[in-house]
Amino acid sequence: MLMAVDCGNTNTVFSIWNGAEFIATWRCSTDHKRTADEYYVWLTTLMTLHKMDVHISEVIISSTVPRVVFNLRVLTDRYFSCRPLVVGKPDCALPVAPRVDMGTTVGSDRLVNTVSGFDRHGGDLILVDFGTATTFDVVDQDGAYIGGVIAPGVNLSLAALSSATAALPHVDVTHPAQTIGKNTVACMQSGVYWGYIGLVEGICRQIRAEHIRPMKVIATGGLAPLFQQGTEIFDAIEDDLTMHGLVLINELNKDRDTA
Ligand SMILES: Nc1ncnc2c1ncn2[C@@H]1O[C@H](COP(=O)(O)OP(=O)(O)O)[C@@H](O)[C@H]1O
Ligand SMILES: CC(C)(COP(=O)(O)O)[C@@H](O)C(=O)NCCC(=O)O
Ligand SMILES: [K+]
Repeated sequence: MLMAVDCGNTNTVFSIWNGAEFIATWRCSTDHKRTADEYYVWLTTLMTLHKMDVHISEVIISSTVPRVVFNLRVLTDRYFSCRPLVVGKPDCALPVAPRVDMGTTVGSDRLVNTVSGFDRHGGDLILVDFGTATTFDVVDQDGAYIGGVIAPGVNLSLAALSSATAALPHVDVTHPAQTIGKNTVACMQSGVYWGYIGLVEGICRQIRAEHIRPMKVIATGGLAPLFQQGTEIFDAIEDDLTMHGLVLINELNKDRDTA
């Protein structure tokens, strides 16, 4: 079975696959201090809890936090007796090379999303990922990542707003019924929600104006459904976009090894 690991700056998601069959997914907070033994105890506890007979023989990792990869490599080596495929490393092939400035390191989550989006929708895409950062990945006609946009994430913006001010509390993002807030919390929620709707619509409009062919917009990340309530810009919402890409990249590299 395959264990695909998507490590973002906030959360790390583990997902288990038997070929193309999805088995389970588990999430923990991202912490570079978490050891291989801690991961293993946590994973086996969940497997036992769900009465699962899981035998991991392959591991693929995408991480936006380089320091986390060390302990995930130890986990793979010590407990699953294999070598992980790490997206972004030279030995991990991608279907199409990114076309960006020389020397630029593209976030591995963005490379994985690109592979996944192209497989499902073909080329000319804007992939919006509501993670710690809100990223826009632009996919060309041939499936190449050709750049994009990085904006502060929704929760990061709310955290900055409360931490830099004396009178503003910590609030969660919601879809406010009205734009005009009648109290402090409602005013902040309106600013972030409608501010992000404007940001997403505006950036997609400008990307489309710079691209010669029409483009679809696909959204992913935990907050995507909330933002879909306020805009018509998304052609689809796919919460498994990154995981699907990891499975595809793993298959591609297996085929290469046996070729
Ligand atoms: N379903 C959800 N509802 C509300 N907030 C969410 C949801 N899913 C994720 N978040 C929040 O969105 C932010 C980004 O989360 P995540 O997509 O896991 O980021 P990353 O991939 O960068 O680790 C975090 O602050 C997280 O707590
Ligand atoms: C932009 C990101 C911080 C997004 O990370 P995330 O929100 O998924 O944790 C990550 O993709 C990254 O570190 N990228 C490197 C620079 C780039 O992609 O151009
Ligand atoms: K992400």
